[in-house]
Amino acid sequence: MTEVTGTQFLAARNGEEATVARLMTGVSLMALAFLLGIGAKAWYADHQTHAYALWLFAGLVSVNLALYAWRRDHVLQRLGMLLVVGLLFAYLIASGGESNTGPLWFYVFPPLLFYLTDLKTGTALLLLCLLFAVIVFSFPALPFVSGEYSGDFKIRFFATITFESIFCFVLEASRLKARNELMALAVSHDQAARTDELTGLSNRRDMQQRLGAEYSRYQRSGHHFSVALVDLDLFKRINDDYGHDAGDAVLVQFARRVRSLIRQTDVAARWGGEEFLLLLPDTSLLQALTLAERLRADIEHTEFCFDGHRLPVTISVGVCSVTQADSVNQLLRLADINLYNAKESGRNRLAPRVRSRTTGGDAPDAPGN
Ligand SMILES: Nc1nc2c(ncn2[C@@H]2O[C@H](COP(=O)(O)OP(=O)(O)OP(=O)(O)O)[C@@H](O)[C@H]2O)c(=O)[nH]1
Repeated sequence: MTEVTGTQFLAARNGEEATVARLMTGVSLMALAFLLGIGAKAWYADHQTHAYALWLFAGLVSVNLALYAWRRDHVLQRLGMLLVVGLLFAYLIASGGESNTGPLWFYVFPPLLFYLTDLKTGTALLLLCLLFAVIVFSFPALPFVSGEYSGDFKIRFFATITFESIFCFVLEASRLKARNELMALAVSHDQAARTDELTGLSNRRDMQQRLGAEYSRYQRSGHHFSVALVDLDLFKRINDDYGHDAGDAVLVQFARRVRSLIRQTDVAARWGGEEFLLLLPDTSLLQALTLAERLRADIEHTEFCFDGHRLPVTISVGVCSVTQADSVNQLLRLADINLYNAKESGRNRLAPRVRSRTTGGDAPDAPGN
Protein backbone atom coordinates (compact mmCIF):
# COMPACT_ATOMS: atom_id res chain seq x y z
CA MET A 1 0.00 0.00 0.00
CA THR A 2 2.87 2.34 0.82
CA GLU A 3 4.12 1.77 -2.69
CA VAL A 4 0.73 2.69 -4.14
CA THR A 5 0.55 5.81 -2.00
CA GLY A 6 4.03 6.90 -3.09
CA THR A 7 3.16 6.37 -6.73
CA GLN A 8 -0.02 8.39 -6.38
CA PHE A 9 1.80 11.28 -4.75
CA LEU A 10 4.35 11.18 -7.53
CA ALA A 11 1.64 11.17 -10.20
CA ALA A 12 -0.13 14.12 -8.54
CA ARG A 13 3.21 15.99 -8.28
CA ASN A 14 3.96 15.38 -11.94
CA GLY A 15 0.49 16.62 -12.89
CA GLU A 16 1.07 19.77 -10.85
CA GLU A 17 4.51 20.33 -12.40
CA ALA A 18 2.98 20.08 -15.85
CA THR A 19 0.30 22.66 -14.92
CA VAL A 20 2.95 25.08 -13.59
CA ALA A 21 5.02 24.55 -16.74
CA ARG A 22 2.01 25.36 -18.96
CA LEU A 23 1.28 28.47 -16.91
CA MET A 24 4.92 29.55 -17.11
CA THR A 25 4.87 29.18 -20.88
CA GLY A 26 1.74 31.35 -21.04
CA VAL A 27 3.25 33.98 -18.70
CA SER A 28 6.49 33.97 -20.73
CA LEU A 29 4.61 34.55 -23.99
CA MET A 30 2.69 37.41 -22.38
CA ALA A 31 5.92 38.90 -21.00
CA LEU A 32 7.47 38.58 -24.45
CA ALA A 33 4.59 40.53 -26.03
CA PHE A 34 4.79 43.24 -23.33
CA LEU A 35 8.57 43.59 -23.58
CA LEU A 36 8.50 43.85 -27.36
CA GLY A 37 5.53 46.26 -27.31
CA ILE A 38 6.79 48.54 -24.54
CA GLY A 39 10.29 48.38 -26.07
CA ALA A 40 8.82 49.62 -29.38
CA LYS A 41 6.95 52.38 -27.57
CA ALA A 42 10.18 53.44 -25.82
CA TRP A 43 11.97 53.41 -29.19
CA TYR A 44 9.42 55.80 -30.73
CA ALA A 45 9.54 57.97 -27.60
CA ASP A 46 13.27 58.37 -28.21
CA HIS A 47 14.36 56.18 -25.26
CA GLN A 48 16.57 53.97 -27.38
CA THR A 49 18.70 52.59 -24.53
CA HIS A 50 15.59 51.56 -22.61
CA ALA A 51 14.13 49.99 -25.75
CA TYR A 52 17.31 47.96 -26.35
CA ALA A 53 17.32 46.83 -22.73
CA LEU A 54 13.70 45.64 -22.94
CA TRP A 55 14.36 43.83 -26.22
CA LEU A 56 17.39 42.19 -24.63
CA PHE A 57 15.10 40.85 -21.89
CA ALA A 58 12.64 39.74 -24.59
CA GLY A 59 15.55 37.80 -26.09
CA LEU A 60 16.31 36.17 -22.74
CA VAL A 61 12.65 35.17 -22.27
CA SER A 62 12.70 33.64 -25.78
CA VAL A 63 15.85 31.68 -24.97
CA ASN A 64 14.19 30.32 -21.83
CA LEU A 65 11.10 29.36 -23.85
CA ALA A 66 13.22 27.64 -26.48
CA LEU A 67 15.28 25.83 -23.83
CA TYR A 68 12.12 24.49 -22.24
CA ALA A 69 10.70 23.40 -25.61
CA TRP A 70 13.96 21.53 -26.24
CA ARG A 71 14.77 20.02 -22.83
CA ARG A 72 11.30 19.85 -21.18
CA ASP A 73 13.06 20.49 -17.87
CA HIS A 74 10.59 22.07 -15.40
CA VAL A 75 13.27 23.05 -12.89
CA LEU A 76 15.43 24.74 -15.52
CA GLN A 77 12.38 26.58 -16.83
CA ARG A 78 11.57 27.96 -13.38
CA LEU A 79 15.15 28.92 -12.63
CA GLY A 80 15.45 30.65 -16.00
CA MET A 81 12.18 32.51 -15.45
CA LEU A 82 13.19 33.64 -11.94
CA LEU A 83 16.59 34.81 -13.13
CA VAL A 84 15.25 36.78 -16.11
CA VAL A 85 12.37 38.33 -14.13
CA GLY A 86 14.69 39.15 -11.17
CA LEU A 87 17.19 40.87 -13.46
CA LEU A 88 14.41 42.71 -15.28
CA PHE A 89 12.97 44.10 -12.06
CA ALA A 90 16.43 45.05 -10.80
CA TYR A 91 16.98 46.90 -14.09
CA LEU A 92 13.57 48.64 -13.90
CA ILE A 93 14.17 49.80 -10.32
CA ALA A 94 17.72 50.97 -10.99
CA SER A 95 16.90 52.73 -14.28
CA GLY A 96 13.42 53.89 -13.35
CA GLY A 97 12.17 52.65 -16.74
CA GLU A 98 10.11 55.23 -18.63
CA SER A 99 9.19 58.30 -16.56
CA ASN A 100 10.44 56.56 -13.38
CA THR A 101 7.51 54.12 -13.42
CA GLY A 102 9.76 51.05 -13.58
CA PRO A 103 9.30 49.99 -9.91
CA LEU A 104 5.53 49.63 -10.50
CA TRP A 105 6.24 46.37 -12.36
CA PHE A 106 7.71 45.02 -9.12
CA TYR A 107 4.17 44.29 -7.87
CA VAL A 108 4.07 41.32 -10.25
CA PHE A 109 7.06 39.78 -8.48
CA PRO A 110 5.78 38.55 -5.04
CA PRO A 111 2.92 36.32 -6.34
CA LEU A 112 5.13 34.93 -9.10
CA LEU A 113 7.96 34.28 -6.68
CA PHE A 114 5.81 32.40 -4.16
CA TYR A 115 4.16 30.43 -6.93
CA LEU A 116 7.44 29.33 -8.46
CA THR A 117 9.37 28.56 -5.28
CA ASP A 118 8.53 27.36 -1.80
CA LEU A 119 7.63 29.82 0.94
CA LYS A 120 11.12 29.97 2.45
CA THR A 121 12.99 30.50 -0.82
CA GLY A 122 10.32 32.96 -2.00
CA THR A 123 10.65 35.03 1.17
CA ALA A 124 14.45 34.99 1.00
CA LEU A 125 14.50 36.08 -2.67
CA LEU A 126 11.88 38.74 -2.06
CA LEU A 127 13.87 40.20 0.85
CA LEU A 128 16.96 40.20 -1.35
CA CYS A 129 15.13 42.14 -4.06
CA LEU A 130 13.71 44.59 -1.52
CA LEU A 131 17.22 45.10 -0.17
CA PHE A 132 18.31 45.96 -3.70
CA ALA A 133 15.45 48.51 -3.91
CA VAL A 134 16.53 50.00 -0.56
CA ILE A 135 20.10 50.39 -1.88
CA VAL A 136 18.85 52.02 -5.11
CA PHE A 137 16.51 54.37 -3.22
CA SER A 138 19.13 55.24 -0.57
CA PHE A 139 22.11 55.76 -2.87
CA PRO A 140 20.88 57.47 -6.06
CA ALA A 141 24.45 58.45 -6.87
CA LEU A 142 25.56 54.85 -7.47
CA PRO A 143 26.86 54.39 -11.06
CA PHE A 144 24.18 51.88 -12.12
CA VAL A 145 21.29 53.98 -10.72
CA SER A 146 19.58 56.43 -13.05
CA GLY A 147 16.01 56.39 -11.66
CA GLU A 148 14.90 59.44 -9.69
CA TYR A 149 12.26 58.88 -7.04
CA SER A 150 10.65 61.28 -4.62
CA GLY A 151 10.64 60.56 -0.87
CA ASP A 152 6.83 60.13 -0.99
CA PHE A 153 7.10 57.58 -3.79
CA LYS A 154 9.73 55.56 -1.91
CA ILE A 155 7.65 55.40 1.30
CA ARG A 156 4.44 54.47 -0.57
CA PHE A 157 6.26 51.92 -2.69
CA PHE A 158 7.70 50.14 0.35
CA ALA A 159 4.44 50.28 2.33
CA THR A 160 2.36 48.84 -0.54
CA ILE A 161 4.91 46.22 -1.57
CA THR A 162 5.17 45.07 2.09
CA PHE A 163 1.38 44.67 2.32
CA GLU A 164 1.28 42.84 -1.00
CA SER A 165 4.12 40.52 0.02
CA ILE A 166 2.44 39.63 3.32
CA PHE A 167 -0.88 38.90 1.57
CA CYS A 168 0.88 36.77 -1.04
CA PHE A 169 2.73 34.85 1.66
CA VAL A 170 -0.45 34.16 3.65
CA LEU A 171 -2.44 33.19 0.54
CA GLU A 172 0.29 30.87 -0.71
CA ALA A 173 0.70 29.29 2.73
CA SER A 174 -3.03 28.54 2.93
CA ARG A 175 -3.09 27.33 -0.69
CA LEU A 176 -0.27 24.90 0.07
CA LYS A 177 -1.94 23.72 3.28
CA ALA A 178 -5.28 23.12 1.52
CA ARG A 179 -3.54 21.39 -1.39
CA ASN A 180 -1.60 19.07 0.93
CA GLU A 181 -4.72 18.22 2.92
CA LEU A 182 -6.64 17.53 -0.27
CA MET A 183 -3.90 15.30 -1.61
CA ALA A 184 -3.69 13.35 1.65
CA LEU A 185 -7.48 12.96 1.62
CA ALA A 186 -7.50 11.74 -1.99
CA VAL A 187 -4.77 9.22 -1.21
CA SER A 188 -6.52 7.94 1.91
CA HIS A 189 -9.81 7.60 -0.04
CA ASP A 190 -8.06 5.70 -2.77
CA GLN A 191 -6.34 3.52 -0.19
CA ALA A 192 -9.67 2.80 1.51
CA ALA A 193 -11.18 1.84 -1.85
CA ARG A 194 -8.41 -0.72 -2.32
CA THR A 195 -8.35 -2.15 1.20
CA ASP A 196 -10.52 -4.71 2.93
CA GLU A 197 -11.90 -2.96 5.98
CA LEU A 198 -11.84 -5.95 8.34
CA THR A 199 -8.42 -7.44 7.63
CA GLY A 200 -6.53 -4.46 6.22
CA LEU A 201 -5.39 -6.61 3.28
CA SER A 202 -5.97 -5.63 -0.34
CA ASN A 203 -9.54 -6.11 -1.49
CA ARG A 204 -10.74 -7.98 -4.56
CA ARG A 205 -10.74 -4.85 -6.75
CA ASP A 206 -7.14 -4.02 -5.88
CA MET A 207 -6.05 -7.62 -6.41
CA GLN A 208 -7.72 -7.75 -9.81
CA GLN A 209 -5.76 -4.68 -10.88
CA ARG A 210 -2.52 -6.11 -9.56
CA LEU A 211 -3.17 -9.44 -11.27
CA GLY A 212 -3.73 -7.62 -14.56
CA ALA A 213 -0.50 -5.66 -14.13
CA GLU A 214 1.48 -8.77 -13.17
CA TYR A 215 0.08 -10.69 -16.13
CA SER A 216 1.11 -7.88 -18.51
CA ARG A 217 4.60 -7.95 -16.97
CA TYR A 218 4.67 -11.72 -17.56
CA GLN A 219 3.66 -11.28 -21.20
CA ARG A 220 6.17 -8.48 -21.72
CA SER A 221 9.22 -9.82 -19.97
CA GLY A 222 8.45 -13.45 -19.15
CA HIS A 223 8.60 -12.88 -15.37
CA HIS A 224 6.43 -15.72 -14.13
CA PHE A 225 4.29 -15.68 -11.02
CA SER A 226 1.95 -17.95 -9.09
CA VAL A 227 -1.25 -17.54 -7.15
CA ALA A 228 -2.55 -19.37 -4.10
CA LEU A 229 -6.25 -19.40 -3.35
CA VAL A 230 -6.73 -19.98 0.37
CA ASP A 231 -9.99 -20.94 2.05
CA LEU A 232 -10.60 -21.33 5.77
CA ASP A 233 -12.00 -24.78 6.43
CA LEU A 234 -15.51 -25.19 7.82
CA PHE A 235 -15.62 -21.53 8.69
CA LYS A 236 -19.41 -21.59 8.90
CA ARG A 237 -19.09 -23.78 11.95
CA ILE A 238 -16.95 -21.20 13.74
CA ASN A 239 -19.62 -18.59 13.10
CA ASP A 240 -22.40 -20.95 14.14
CA ASP A 241 -20.65 -22.28 17.27
CA TYR A 242 -18.89 -19.17 18.57
CA GLY A 243 -20.65 -16.28 16.89
CA HIS A 244 -19.94 -13.92 14.01
CA ASP A 245 -17.51 -11.83 16.10
CA ALA A 246 -15.39 -14.91 16.67
CA GLY A 247 -15.39 -15.51 12.91
CA ASP A 248 -14.29 -11.91 12.32
CA ALA A 249 -11.52 -12.25 14.90
CA VAL A 250 -10.26 -15.38 13.13
CA LEU A 251 -10.19 -13.56 9.79
CA VAL A 252 -8.20 -10.70 11.32
CA GLN A 253 -5.71 -13.01 13.02
CA PHE A 254 -5.38 -15.12 9.89
CA ALA A 255 -4.59 -12.00 7.83
CA ARG A 256 -1.91 -11.06 10.35
CA ARG A 257 -0.28 -14.51 10.04
CA VAL A 258 -0.38 -14.32 6.24
CA ARG A 259 1.26 -10.89 6.27
CA SER A 260 4.06 -12.14 8.49
CA LEU A 261 4.77 -15.15 6.26
CA ILE A 262 4.78 -13.74 2.76
CA ARG A 263 7.50 -11.65 1.09
CA GLN A 264 7.18 -7.91 0.84
CA THR A 265 6.75 -8.20 -2.92
CA ASP A 266 3.89 -10.71 -2.50
CA VAL A 267 0.34 -9.41 -2.23
CA ALA A 268 -2.39 -10.91 -0.06
CA ALA A 269 -6.00 -9.99 -0.66
CA ARG A 270 -9.33 -10.92 0.82
CA TRP A 271 -10.93 -12.44 -2.25
CA GLY A 272 -14.35 -13.06 -0.73
CA GLY A 273 -15.89 -13.96 2.68
CA GLU A 274 -13.39 -16.45 4.09
CA GLU A 275 -11.37 -16.82 0.89
CA PHE A 276 -7.98 -15.16 0.36
CA LEU A 277 -5.79 -14.86 -2.72
CA LEU A 278 -2.01 -14.60 -2.64
CA LEU A 279 -0.19 -13.15 -5.63
CA LEU A 280 3.41 -14.37 -5.64
CA PRO A 281 5.62 -12.59 -8.20
CA ASP A 282 8.72 -14.37 -9.56
CA THR A 283 7.59 -17.59 -7.90
CA SER A 284 7.43 -21.01 -9.56
CA LEU A 285 4.69 -23.55 -8.86
CA LEU A 286 6.96 -25.52 -6.55
CA GLN A 287 8.04 -22.42 -4.62
CA ALA A 288 4.38 -21.38 -4.32
CA LEU A 289 3.46 -24.83 -3.01
CA THR A 290 6.27 -24.59 -0.47
CA LEU A 291 4.98 -21.24 0.76
CA ALA A 292 1.40 -22.54 0.83
CA GLU A 293 2.52 -25.54 2.88
CA ARG A 294 4.37 -23.26 5.31
CA LEU A 295 1.20 -21.19 5.69
CA ARG A 296 -0.99 -24.26 6.10
CA ALA A 297 1.29 -25.70 8.82
CA ASP A 298 1.57 -22.31 10.54
CA ILE A 299 -2.21 -21.90 10.69
CA GLU A 300 -2.67 -25.46 11.92
CA HIS A 301 -0.29 -24.79 14.81
CA THR A 302 -1.42 -21.24 15.60
CA GLU A 303 -3.76 -20.83 18.55
CA PHE A 304 -6.87 -18.94 17.46
CA CYS A 305 -8.71 -17.88 20.62
CA PHE A 306 -11.87 -15.90 21.14
CA ASP A 307 -13.64 -15.23 24.42
CA GLY A 308 -11.62 -17.94 26.17
CA HIS A 309 -12.38 -20.56 23.51
CA ARG A 310 -9.76 -22.14 21.33
CA LEU A 311 -11.07 -22.14 17.79
CA PRO A 312 -10.27 -24.91 15.31
CA VAL A 313 -8.76 -23.22 12.26
CA THR A 314 -7.20 -24.90 9.26
CA ILE A 315 -6.94 -23.92 5.62
CA SER A 316 -7.09 -25.51 2.21
CA VAL A 317 -5.10 -24.02 -0.65
CA GLY A 318 -5.32 -24.25 -4.42
CA VAL A 319 -2.08 -23.20 -6.13
CA CYS A 320 -1.46 -22.41 -9.77
CA SER A 321 1.39 -20.96 -11.83
CA VAL A 322 0.84 -18.52 -14.66
CA THR A 323 2.80 -20.85 -16.96
CA GLN A 324 -0.18 -23.23 -16.80
CA ALA A 325 -2.73 -20.64 -17.96
CA ASP A 326 -3.50 -18.50 -20.99
CA SER A 327 -5.19 -15.67 -19.10
CA VAL A 328 -5.78 -14.31 -15.62
CA ASN A 329 -9.28 -15.77 -15.64
CA GLN A 330 -7.98 -19.21 -16.51
CA LEU A 331 -5.31 -18.92 -13.84
CA LEU A 332 -7.96 -18.15 -11.24
CA ARG A 333 -10.20 -20.91 -12.53
CA LEU A 334 -7.38 -23.46 -12.23
CA ALA A 335 -6.51 -22.24 -8.72
CA ASP A 336 -10.19 -22.60 -7.81
CA ILE A 337 -10.33 -26.15 -9.20
CA ASN A 338 -7.23 -27.01 -7.17
CA LEU A 339 -8.81 -25.52 -4.06
CA TYR A 340 -11.93 -27.59 -4.70
CA ASN A 341 -9.73 -30.71 -5.02
CA ALA A 342 -7.96 -29.89 -1.75
CA LYS A 343 -11.33 -29.59 0.00
CA GLU A 344 -12.63 -32.76 -1.61
CA SER A 345 -9.62 -34.75 -0.49
CA GLY A 346 -10.24 -33.92 3.14
CA ARG A 347 -9.36 -30.20 3.79
CA ASN A 348 -6.28 -28.87 5.65
CA ARG A 349 -4.17 -29.54 2.56
CA LEU A 350 -2.91 -28.16 -0.74
CA ALA A 351 -3.48 -28.99 -4.36
CA PRO A 352 -1.97 -29.86 -6.72
CA ARG A 353 0.19 -32.56 -5.18
CA VAL A 354 3.57 -32.74 -6.87
CA ARG A 355 6.01 -35.62 -7.03
CA SER A 356 9.37 -35.02 -5.35
CA ARG A 357 12.21 -36.12 -7.68
CA THR A 358 14.47 -37.21 -4.82
CA THR A 359 12.08 -39.28 -2.75
CA GLY A 360 9.55 -40.23 -5.40
CA GLY A 361 6.85 -39.23 -2.91
CA ASP A 362 4.36 -36.33 -2.90
CA ALA A 363 5.74 -32.98 -1.85
CA PRO A 364 4.90 -30.56 -0.46
CA ASP A 365 1.61 -31.58 1.05
CA ALA A 366 -0.20 -31.74 4.33
CA PRO A 367 0.98 -34.23 6.88
CA GLY A 368 -1.09 -37.33 7.13
CA ASN A 369 -2.02 -37.37 3.43
N1 LIG B 1 -17.57 -13.83 10.68
C1 LIG B 1 -17.58 -13.72 9.35
N2 LIG B 1 -18.03 -14.71 8.59
C2 LIG B 1 -18.02 -14.58 7.26
C3 LIG B 1 -17.56 -13.41 6.66
N3 LIG B 1 -17.66 -13.58 5.32
C4 LIG B 1 -18.18 -14.80 5.09
N4 LIG B 1 -18.41 -15.43 6.27
C5 LIG B 1 -18.97 -16.74 6.51
O1 LIG B 1 -18.13 -17.77 6.02
C6 LIG B 1 -18.93 -18.93 5.90
C7 LIG B 1 -18.50 -19.70 4.69
O2 LIG B 1 -19.17 -20.91 4.73
P1 LIG B 1 -19.12 -21.97 3.58
O3 LIG B 1 -19.06 -21.28 2.25
O4 LIG B 1 -20.24 -22.93 3.80
O5 LIG B 1 -17.76 -22.66 3.74
P2 LIG B 1 -17.09 -23.35 5.02
O6 LIG B 1 -17.98 -23.45 6.18
O7 LIG B 1 -15.80 -22.61 5.26
O8 LIG B 1 -16.78 -24.77 4.48
P3 LIG B 1 -15.65 -25.23 3.47
O9 LIG B 1 -15.23 -24.01 2.69
O10 LIG B 1 -16.29 -26.26 2.60
O11 LIG B 1 -14.54 -25.76 4.28
C8 LIG B 1 -20.38 -18.47 5.82
O12 LIG B 1 -21.03 -18.87 6.99
C9 LIG B 1 -20.27 -16.96 5.79
O13 LIG B 1 -21.34 -16.35 6.49
C10 LIG B 1 -17.10 -12.34 7.50
O14 LIG B 1 -16.67 -11.28 7.08
N5 LIG B 1 -17.12 -12.55 8.83
